[in-house]
Amino acid sequence: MTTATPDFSKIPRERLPELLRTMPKTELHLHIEGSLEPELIFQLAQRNGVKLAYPSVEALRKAYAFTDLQSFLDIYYAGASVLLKEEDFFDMAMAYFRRAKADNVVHAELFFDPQTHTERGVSFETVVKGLTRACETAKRELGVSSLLIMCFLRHLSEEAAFATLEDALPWRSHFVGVGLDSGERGNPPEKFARVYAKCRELGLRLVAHAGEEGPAEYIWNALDVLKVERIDHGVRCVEDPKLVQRLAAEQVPLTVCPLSNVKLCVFKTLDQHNLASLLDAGLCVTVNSDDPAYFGGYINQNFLETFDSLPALGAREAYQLALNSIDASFAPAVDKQAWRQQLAGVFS
Ligand SMILES: Nc1ncnc2[nH]cnc12
Ligand SMILES: [Zn+2]
Repeated sequence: MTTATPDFSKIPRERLPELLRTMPKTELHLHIEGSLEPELIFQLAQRNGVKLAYPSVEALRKAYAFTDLQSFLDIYYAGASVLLKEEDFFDMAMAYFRRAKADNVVHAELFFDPQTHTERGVSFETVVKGLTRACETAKRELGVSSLLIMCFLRHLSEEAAFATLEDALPWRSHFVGVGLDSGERGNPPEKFARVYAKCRELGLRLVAHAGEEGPAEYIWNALDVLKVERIDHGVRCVEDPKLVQRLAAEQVPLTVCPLSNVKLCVFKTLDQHNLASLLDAGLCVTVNSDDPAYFGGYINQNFLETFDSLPALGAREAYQLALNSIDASFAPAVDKQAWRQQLAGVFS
């Protein structure tokens, strides 16, 4: 069944903030470790007897002034050091789900970084059990559905990625797919060609960060070598018109994270962000928060600030972005159809 497109000409611009807040949306690019707020970092540090390098929540928050991806990753991995027990992963994910619910997120696909934890002696089992229990609780108590995507850290070796996959196999039914994150420059997708080939054989869904700090070539190789279904970020695709044509023709979803891009200096300011031109070029763009505790806001904050900064974005684009997020998700078709109807209802 198809859903009728709303008549956008009848929607006054004043309604835009309310529409952005209330429209049903999915979040497809969210690192659960990046939702760890400074207050929770301190709470968990105390609960687990972990010593932090900062004396207070305020001092930690003050350190969130990043110059590039690596400067963020250093502090992000340090923040994750307070996560030791299943309960910690559960509490972290539930805090995210409550925020997501408030932003009318109907479905979220959560990245998690097992290597960040197994390297510190925290077992894969502890991580996956805590997160899974949160996903089940979020569905039951908040009505938010979710899926987990296991990410490989690309600054580590192919061998380490294979070992992680081996660790994960007993928990195969707990995650829907795999992703690739961490420092992009110098760690091209090809480095993980064999790991992704194995994941494909296992029937896992495939995504990868590409074209955040890395060149357009990394996006080509994520598509052609890793055979991913979605590109995380992908904003540097504009440097290659042939690539833009391909992404549009194949409707490859891009999970774009506007506030993240500004915080990590991919764009100087939000009004210089290329999200509106990517949409205008016919690409399947979605809006996401990436690491909301570090980048200044959750998904609705990303929508509100981006629409405030880019005058080309109006009700039509808000609807398209929400629809793209539903279409691009790995959720069951019946759920997607119900969310499309709900979305049309908000805009009618
Ligand atoms: N924006 C990002 N890029 C790459 N790796 C990440 N890990 C967490 N956030 C990330
Ligand atoms: Zn990311």
